[in-house]
Amino acid sequence: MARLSVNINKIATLRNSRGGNNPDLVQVAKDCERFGAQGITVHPRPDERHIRYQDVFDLKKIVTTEFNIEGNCQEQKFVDLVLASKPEQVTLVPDALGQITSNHGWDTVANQQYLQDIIKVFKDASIRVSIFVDPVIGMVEAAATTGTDRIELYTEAYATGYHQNKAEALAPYVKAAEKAHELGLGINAGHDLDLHNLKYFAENIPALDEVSIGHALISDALYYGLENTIQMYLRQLVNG
Ligand SMILES: CC(=O)[C@@H](O)[C@H](O)COP(=O)(O)O
Ligand SMILES: NCC(=O)COP(=O)(O)O
Repeated sequence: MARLSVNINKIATLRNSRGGNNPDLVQVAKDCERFGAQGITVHPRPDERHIRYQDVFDLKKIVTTEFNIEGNCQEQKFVDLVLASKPEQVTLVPDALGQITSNHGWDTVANQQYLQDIIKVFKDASIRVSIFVDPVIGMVEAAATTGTDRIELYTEAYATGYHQNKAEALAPYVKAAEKAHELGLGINAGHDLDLHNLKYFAENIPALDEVSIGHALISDALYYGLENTIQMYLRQLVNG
């Protein structure tokens, strides 16, 4: 069964909107774990518009499940932050400066040497590495030669296509996941996964290791409460 890592960026967005400490990010992370989350994900961005660099150190002290830090490793500040805080997993995302949210995976062919070098930096520090990729066979094949432990499939296209034709939207992900599994890579997935599209994704990708979900989960929590919402997401993963 795939594990659920809750992305708490949006909790930091809410906190930052007033400048105080409400909601308390550290307490929310502890509560997510208490309510069943099997990991905590954060994606610090250079402008610190949601997760601040200090949050990463504060969270590292209290997360007892899996701490996953996502971000742009082309920023030296991000590399230094990850090496200093030593999460269980780092997910490398090719973000451009000022991007509203992540919108593409790595070109693992064009960036092969760069990825090999940077992945070694994290692996030498005993941090598991995952790289964000689109569901394209060539990108998965080239990911396997970078030294990464896992890939994270960028699921925005699946989420967008799901309501029109879910089988068609899923097909490239099934193929990419099969290839990744055959090549010995672990498989994570994330971006715009929600209570509608998660079950179908997880039950058709049996080798799925982990999903990280933030935007929809935190939005659902406004209606259902955080504890119920996390339990609802976990139930979507049961037969996956
Ligand atoms: C890599 C990924 O898909 C998510 O981490 C997403 O980028 C969330 O980041 P924001 O919360 O800044 O949109
Ligand atoms: N890696 C994806 C993630 O952490 C959360 O993405 P989203 O659910 O906020 O779109």
